[in-house]
Formats: sequence, structure tokens, C-alpha cells
Amino acid sequence: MLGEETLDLYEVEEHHQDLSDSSQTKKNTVLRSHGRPPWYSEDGLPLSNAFVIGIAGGSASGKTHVARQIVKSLGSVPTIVIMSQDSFYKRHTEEEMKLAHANRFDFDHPDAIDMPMFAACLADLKACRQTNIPIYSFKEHQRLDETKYLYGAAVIIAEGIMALHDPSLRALYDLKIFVQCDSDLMLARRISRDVKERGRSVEGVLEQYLRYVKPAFDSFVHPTARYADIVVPGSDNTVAIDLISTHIRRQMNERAHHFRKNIACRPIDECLNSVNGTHEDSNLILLSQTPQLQGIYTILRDENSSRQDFIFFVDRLATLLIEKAMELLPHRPKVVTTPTDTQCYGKELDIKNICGVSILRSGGPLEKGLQRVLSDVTIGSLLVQTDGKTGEPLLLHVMLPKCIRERHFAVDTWVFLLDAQVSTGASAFMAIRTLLDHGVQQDHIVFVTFLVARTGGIHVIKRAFPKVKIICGSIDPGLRETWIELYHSEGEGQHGTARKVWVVEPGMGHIGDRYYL
Ligand SMILES: Nc1ncnc2c1ncn2[C@@H]1O[C@H](COP(=O)(O)OP(=O)(O)O)[C@@H](O)[C@H]1O
Ligand SMILES: Nc1ccn([C@@H]2O[C@H](COP(=O)(O)O)[C@@H](O)[C@H]2O)c(=O)n1
Repeated sequence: MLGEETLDLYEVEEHHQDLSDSSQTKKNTVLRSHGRPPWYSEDGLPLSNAFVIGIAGGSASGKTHVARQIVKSLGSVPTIVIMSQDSFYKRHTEEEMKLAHANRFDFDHPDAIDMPMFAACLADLKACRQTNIPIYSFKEHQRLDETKYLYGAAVIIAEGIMALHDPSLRALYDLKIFVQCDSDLMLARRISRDVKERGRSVEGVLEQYLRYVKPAFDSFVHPTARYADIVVPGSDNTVAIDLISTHIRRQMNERAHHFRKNIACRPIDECLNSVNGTHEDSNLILLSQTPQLQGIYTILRDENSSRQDFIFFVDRLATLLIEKAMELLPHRPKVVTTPTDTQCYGKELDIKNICGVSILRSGGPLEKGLQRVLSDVTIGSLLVQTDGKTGEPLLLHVMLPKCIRERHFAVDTWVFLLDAQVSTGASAFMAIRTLLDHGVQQDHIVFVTFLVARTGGIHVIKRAFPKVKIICGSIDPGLRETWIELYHSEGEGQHGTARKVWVVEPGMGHIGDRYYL
């Protein structure tokens, strides 16, 4: 099984990922965005690719600056990634590194950059799949061993001197920009930047500039301006950036998808038979409704149960649910010798990787059950919240185990997806889509939950993802939309805001709050 490591992809409030800083010397810009709204249809299929902008121009013309200004100007637009072509310089031999340190290596020829890899990573990210991009050090003149995991961008800005050079790259862009800058200004900026940030001397920068940078600009970079939709000046470019941002915002609005409204319009009759709480079907697996199980649910539903009892019985129920989920995993025969020196024919798990992913924060109460059954399991998390304005779910935070972050592992990984209940199903839907984007196979996803609302989004999940197995302990009849008052202290006194929420009935109330508060 694979390692423990998990990676925080998104800061909850900082969705802009700036990867142009491959020299690791610049500070990341702190920008906020709203998170990612649904990128898929109610049939579960990806609907809109990320919007991709390619920015080319000479070295130090201001490509990164333009990219950052666009991000700033877009403000509240969903998750944005700046992907720099600098990260894709090829790995160098010892000999090439020596030449590089002596300013005798041509980094400005298109062959210095791994174009197919850049195009492949960009294509994955554009198509909503995860990617792991290389990290390059300008100080060491070398690609580092570690990579950077990326997923979930709604807008991607790809920038680099050769960003418009390759036809396979140009085909990926929705908008192509060339930054046109005076050569004196580019040289002055490059000297200043390379000395400050890339550990170079003035003489070295000048030598490299005259030998390689300037000739390559004339032969390979400048000619690509003809492919640009917009040529932006390398300084005093605020008007151009405003126009570009307006265009992107319009494009994003046109792509906006009203997922929640559409799932509400879907007929549910055909699914009710299989969600009627009286029998199991192959996908929705209900724990056997024994008196013992009903006893547990009675304690959990009772608003007068102590918090201690609530936690104890949630943990017990979580273990029962996970044990049920374990029945779905393939096993193979295994022969052991017992202490009485007898051969015994048994079974062992026949899987490569398994991990848990909990949908925060209500999935948390199921984690203990998972850890009891699989003591060394890695558990990642996803944070999905409802946008107060649109009512759409937003993907705010992705922290997935390593065995999912890399596609070639993900295809062989079983995932126990954990959430306390399925009401409208919007969060579960987004979480399943996220796992599929990573290459996890649908029939390797087991969704484990305490409660399912019979008239809620379960039917949409079953229809869109027919191979995902759902294990639950109860199917509750009611789902009601209601307003709740949220109190928070700000300045003097308490302020209340009302928020619409869906309540499962009879349900157990807010399971996460009752468990953690
Ligand atoms: N419009 C601008 N106004 C002022 N300074 C700028 C502008 N564009 C770029 N710079 C400065 O020039 C230097 C190089 O810009 P950068 O965006 O890193 O270039 P590139 O990414 O094209 O190599 C940086 O120090 C940056 O702050
Ligand atoms: N080891 C390296 C690799 C590349 N360069 C120079 O970087 C320039 C491209 O980066 P920009 O951010 O300026 O677009 C390019 O002109 C290479 O000469 C380098 O100096 N050392």
C-alpha cells in the first residue's frame, strides 16, 4: 500500500495557485476566490473544460505580471492556476549543468523545453483531470525530484517565452495573448530580476542575453505574436488587462451551469423503488434492520441523548457500516499454518491500494470506524460548501491521499468515501466526480453514510454513477428545506444571518455538530 503523505492543494481562502515561482524565490500573491462550482452535468459527465489562456512574450516582458494582474482583476472568479513553462525545462546532464553555470547553454531554443509534457499536463488540467507538474530551479539549473500536484482549476493561465510556439499548445488555448515589450526594458528588467532572484551576475546575464536570449527572441519568440488574439503592452497595460478580464468573466458566466436547479427538476419516480428502505439493491446497500441497529438509531435520533452517548454510538455505527463496506472488497484464497501445525485455507484482501476520503466536516465521524477496521489507512478530505448566493455546491479544499493524486495509482485504488448523510446529494455528487477525475474507477468507490433521504439526491447519484456502491444504515422518508439562523460576533454584540438548509426527517440533526461541538 502507498504512503501516508497527503497534500493540501487549496487554502480554503486562497484558491489562486501560483506556479510561476519555480525558482522558489518570489512570494506567492495572496488572492481569494470562491472555489469551484459544478463542472459536470446532472448525468455526472464533465460539462465544461477549464478556460485556458496562453501568454507568450520575451523574457522579462511582463508575462507573469500580466497573468497576476488578470487574476487580481478577476477577483471572485473560481479557482485559477498560473502554470509557467519555466517549470518544464528538460532535466539536464551534469555536462549541461556545467555549461549552464558558464552561460554556455541555450535555454532559449524551443528544444530546451519539454513541450509534449507541458501540453500533456495542460490538457489534463483543462479536461478537469489532476496533473503533477515538474519543479525547476533556476539557481541549480535543474529540474528537482519533487513535483507539484494540481487539480480543480476553472481558469488556467499558461505563460512562457514559447507558450505560443507549438501548435499542440495553441490548440489548447481559449485566448492567446502576446506581451510586446521594448527590448531595452526587457534587458533592464531581466538584469534586475536575475541578479535578485535567480542568483546571477550582471556580466553573466549580459553574456547569456547577447549569445542566446536576443537571437532566440528574434527567431522563435517574436514571430509567434502573429498567433495572438490580443497583443498587450509590456508596461502601462491596465486597460488591456481590464478588457481581458471582462472577456474571461463573460466566458465564465456563459459556462455557468445550474446544477442544483437541474437535479431538482429530475423525475425521481423510477428510482424510488430502489430507495424505498425495504430492500437492498446492488448499489444501495442498507444494513440489516435488526433490533440492535434500530436501538442504536433510536439513541442517535434522540435530541436528549448525551453527547458522550452520541459519540459512542456514532463510532459503533461507523464500525458496523465500514465492516459492511469491507464485504465489497475482493479477497483471494490464502493458506496459513495454525499453532496446532494444521494448514488452514482462508482469505486475504486482494487489492493494491485502499484509502478513505471524508467530505468535511460531517464525514469526520465515520473516520474512526474506518481506522478501527483498517488501522493503517490513509484518509484524505474534500471540503464542499454551498454558495450563499447561487445555492450551488463549491469545491473549496482538496486534500487527497498520494494513492489518488497520481493517476497510475488511482486506477488501482479503492476509496471509501465518507459523509454523514445524503440529502440533496450535491456534495456527494461533487466528491464522486472529483474521484473519477483522478482516475479512480467507479466500481472502486464505496460511499459510506449513516442516513440517506429517500426523496433526496440519492436517485441522481445512482443514475449518474451506477457502479458506485452506497452503504447506509437508514433510509429516512423526509427532506425539507428550511431557514436556519447563524450567529457570529463581530464588533459589538452578536449578528445573525439566515441560511437555507436541507433537513433530513426524522434524521439525527446536524451529525457533525453533535459529534464535534
Ligand atoms: N507592467 C509592468 N509595470 C511595471 N513593472 C513590470 C510590469 N511588467 C513586469 N514588470 C516587472 O518586470 C520584471 C519582469 O516581469 P515578469 O512578469 O516576471 O516577466 P516575464 O514573466 O515575462 O519573464 C518583474 O520585476 C516585474 O515586476
Ligand atoms: N536554467 C535556466 C533556464 C532558463 N533561463 C532563462 O529563463 C528565461 C525564461 O524565463 P522568463 O521567466 O524570463 O520567461 C529564458 O530566456 C532563459 O534564458 C535561465 O536563465 N536559466
